[in-house]
Amino acid sequence: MFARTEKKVAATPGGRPSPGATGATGVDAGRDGPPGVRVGGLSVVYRTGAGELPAVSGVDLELLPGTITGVVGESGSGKSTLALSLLNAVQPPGRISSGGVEIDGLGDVTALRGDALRSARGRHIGYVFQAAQNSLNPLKTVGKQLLDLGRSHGIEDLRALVADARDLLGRMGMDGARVLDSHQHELSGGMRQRVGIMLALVLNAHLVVLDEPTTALDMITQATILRIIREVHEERGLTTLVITHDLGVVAEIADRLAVMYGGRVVEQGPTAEVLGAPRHPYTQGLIRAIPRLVGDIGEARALPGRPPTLGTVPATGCVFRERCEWRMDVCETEEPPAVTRGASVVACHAVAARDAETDAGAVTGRPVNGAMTGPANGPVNGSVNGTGAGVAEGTGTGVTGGRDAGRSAARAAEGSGCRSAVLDVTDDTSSASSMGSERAAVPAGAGRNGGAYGYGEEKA
Ligand SMILES: Nc1ncnc2c1ncn2[C@@H]1O[C@H](COP(=O)(O)OP(=O)(O)OP(=O)(O)O)[C@@H](O)[C@H]1O
Repeated sequence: MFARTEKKVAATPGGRPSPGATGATGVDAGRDGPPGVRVGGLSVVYRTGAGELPAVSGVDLELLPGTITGVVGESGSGKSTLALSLLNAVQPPGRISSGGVEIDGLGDVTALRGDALRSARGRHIGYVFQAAQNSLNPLKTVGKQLLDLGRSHGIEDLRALVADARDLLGRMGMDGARVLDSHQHELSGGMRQRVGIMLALVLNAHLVVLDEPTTALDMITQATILRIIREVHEERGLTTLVITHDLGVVAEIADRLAVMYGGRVVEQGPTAEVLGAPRHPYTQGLIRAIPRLVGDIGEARALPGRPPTLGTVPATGCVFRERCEWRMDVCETEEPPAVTRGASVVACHAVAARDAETDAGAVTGRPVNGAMTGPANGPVNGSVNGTGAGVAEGTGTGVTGGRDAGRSAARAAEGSGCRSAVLDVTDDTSSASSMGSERAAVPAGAGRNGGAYGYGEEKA
């Protein structure tokens, strides 16, 4: 993958001390290192004509200090709502209805208000919102907006801030000085996207939330940006959350992966494990929907059906059952349990049944029938009635696995055919990924170290 900095450097590229000490910005970051984040029982509802409906339901997710966690899922699965919750930035008609987000050094951010919340955002939690390329103020230069940001967070050394911003922009392939002198309309969408990433990183926050950081970018620029994000993540000792539709992005960058569906986390674990040996039928479906770099592009099989909307998420039982080949009777009525196997957690009745059977087989020594390697393998021991399947309330926290755990993710992804994918999975097989087929034109093996992308770092 990327050439990685093994040791954290003592100073940021712009000469500002790394976080954890009092920086040139003059504010003590007050942290010893990257923070851990624990999302516990988080539910978020939006008020609609039909009442308050859940967009995120009972999500448990831990971001381990110093790791990059990717969150993937189809449109509407609740990824952005989850990201906003980490900043306590869910706006009406939405509200966090239960649960919390505990961030080391900050406490439960969902309880923060006023100045404490303003200071946390930007300074402790850097973020790039979706469509960041449209969020700049059209009336001010980027540099002026940078200074406003610095002043609003009490940064003392604004020169160092500007130097750091220039450096970050330079590393992302732009003329930093020129960009800082530019207004939004003088920059392309991709340039604005990179400005958004710079603004998320420049305050030296230790927790960074990036919502679709590379959607507006061409493939080559995307590779560059992912490399920069990874480098800065390591140099500055960050804990990073990346929200994306693109399995290729998480394969490239994330140590750990959470898969969302219908407001639940249905599978989570080390990226290599989740992509290399997906257990939840939804994760398997997403991976199967990706066109391969080699072989018949028609092998990609779109998931049948569509993801639920706020109004169609089932109130009881498994939210994925309508699209699932492993559906069982219990999926109609009960939330699937979170099943931990190794470092991964899966919420699925069928997987739980299968695991229980395997365990029983291990105890009694009796063989276990029919490995559940995928929906195509059919029911497990007749316990699956073939009419539906499982997803559950996202439970399962504290999954272990250090920052190296995901380094082989790209290789694992490659093994599973996950070269790249935009997860707008619909009945329309051709929609599995136009980007994917574009990438598929690149010769196999052109990726770096078996990376998820078919383009080389040297081009980035
Ligand atoms: N302001 C809002 N008012 C009402 N419903 C909303 C609002 N924002 C989001 N939703 C609904 O909440 C659900 C989750 O949306 P969210 O944007 O979090 O999903 P997502 O996975 O990030 O989707 P995308 O990838 O398209 O951004 C969706 O059904 C969406 O329609």
